[in-house]
Amino acid sequence: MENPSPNAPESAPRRLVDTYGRWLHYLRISLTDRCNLRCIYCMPSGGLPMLRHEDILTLEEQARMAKVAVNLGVNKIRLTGGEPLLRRGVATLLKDIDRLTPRPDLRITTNGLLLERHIDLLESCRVSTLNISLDTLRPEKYGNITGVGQTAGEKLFAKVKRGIDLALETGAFQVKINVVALSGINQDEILDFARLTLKAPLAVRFIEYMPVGRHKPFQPRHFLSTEDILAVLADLGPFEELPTGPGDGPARRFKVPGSPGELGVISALSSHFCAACNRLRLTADGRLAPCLFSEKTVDVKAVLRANPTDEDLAQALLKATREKPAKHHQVPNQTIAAGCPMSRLGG
Ligand SMILES: Nc1nc2c(ncn2[C@@H]2O[C@H](COP(=O)(O)OP(=O)(O)OP(=O)(O)O)[C@@H](O)[C@H]2O)c(=O)[nH]1
Ligand SMILES: C[S@@+](CC[C@H](N)C(=O)[O-])C[C@H]1O[C@@H](n2cnc3c(N)ncnc32)[C@H](O)[C@@H]1O
Ligand code: SF4
Ligand code: SF4
Repeated sequence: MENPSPNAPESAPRRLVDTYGRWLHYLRISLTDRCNLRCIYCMPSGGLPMLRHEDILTLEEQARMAKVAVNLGVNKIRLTGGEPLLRRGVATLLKDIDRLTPRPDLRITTNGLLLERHIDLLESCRVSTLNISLDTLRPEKYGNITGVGQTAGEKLFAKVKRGIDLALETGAFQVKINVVALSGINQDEILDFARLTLKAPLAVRFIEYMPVGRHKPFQPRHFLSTEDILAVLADLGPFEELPTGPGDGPARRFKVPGSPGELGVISALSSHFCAACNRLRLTADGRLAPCLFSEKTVDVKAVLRANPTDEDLAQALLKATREKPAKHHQVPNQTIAAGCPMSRLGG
């Protein structure tokens, strides 16, 4: 679909179509850079310098961006972070997005620690999918991976587990478990994670570790490629690949015949899925990132704070769309990470 020229009649629907003909209809909003964990691949152990309160978009600004994006054809919105459920007043934003017309598919990516507290809210706002990040099934390891130490880790692991069980019990959500696959850290748990799909209706997705955020040197020795992951999964027995549709996420999907759940691999680096990219990102500090690895962003916060019309904001979204690269140029063996910290960007 082509973008109409600026002189097109007001009624002509505009879409975010980039220079390479990709329709961007998926907006990921990072609600906050705050987090209650310090995952080893995401943050330094002491955490990152926090954004100043006034530099983080307000919930009203985030809701307005969601509305303008939906008017430009965005039909899928994911709330992420930092930890999105830590954002004070998150209920207001969820309700505002739930009331949008046309209503986008609303999803959230969370570390699961606050799921118990928020599950009713997420259900009442018709969140369709909960992506829950969990990198180990061993309580004694959780604290090391998430940087909270072993004693706290065991308690927090139990909390995440209760959150996942509750999410499944409600039956209201698609539940996806995101596992960053790391050599020497959780490679030995890949099969245990995969076996969860034999018992429960959830998707377990193994994600390649990515060099994102200059604050955190990339450790190539921990990188596991999709090929490595699939080689481990071969011990599970036969599984079949499932088709993916145009609106689906970046995961290649698999299923052990007869099992209630499914497996996924997200080959963010080794065999990227940029040709089918459909997403824009709004960072916690109000920048539109054309790509996960973008160095160049569009400062929409400045626009939001200059008494803009909706058209001004639409123009910022269109500008970010025009600046979207064809693909990323990261390779698994480099140590330098690019772009904005994951916790501001939202993954
Ligand atoms: N390189 C790259 N990696 C991505 C992109 N989107 C997601 N990922 C990676 O895949 C992980 C999982 O993404 P999620 O936040 O669960 O969302 P998703 O895969 O878009 O979600 P679904 O629509 O539910 O499949 C992210 O944390 C990133 O590590 C992308 O556009 N580019
Ligand atoms: C930045 S977190 C934000 C949401 C929430 N705090 C969580 O962890 O689900 C979003 C996703 O990014 C992933 N992530 C963070 N750093 C990553 C990295 N360097 N490589 C690959 N995935 C990463 C996390 O595992 C998580 O699934
Ligand atoms: S991956 Fe998510 S939970 Fe872990 S430190 Fe980053 S933002 Fe926090
Ligand atoms: S790396 Fe950039 S272009 Fe490629 S899929 Fe991710 S966001 Fe899209």
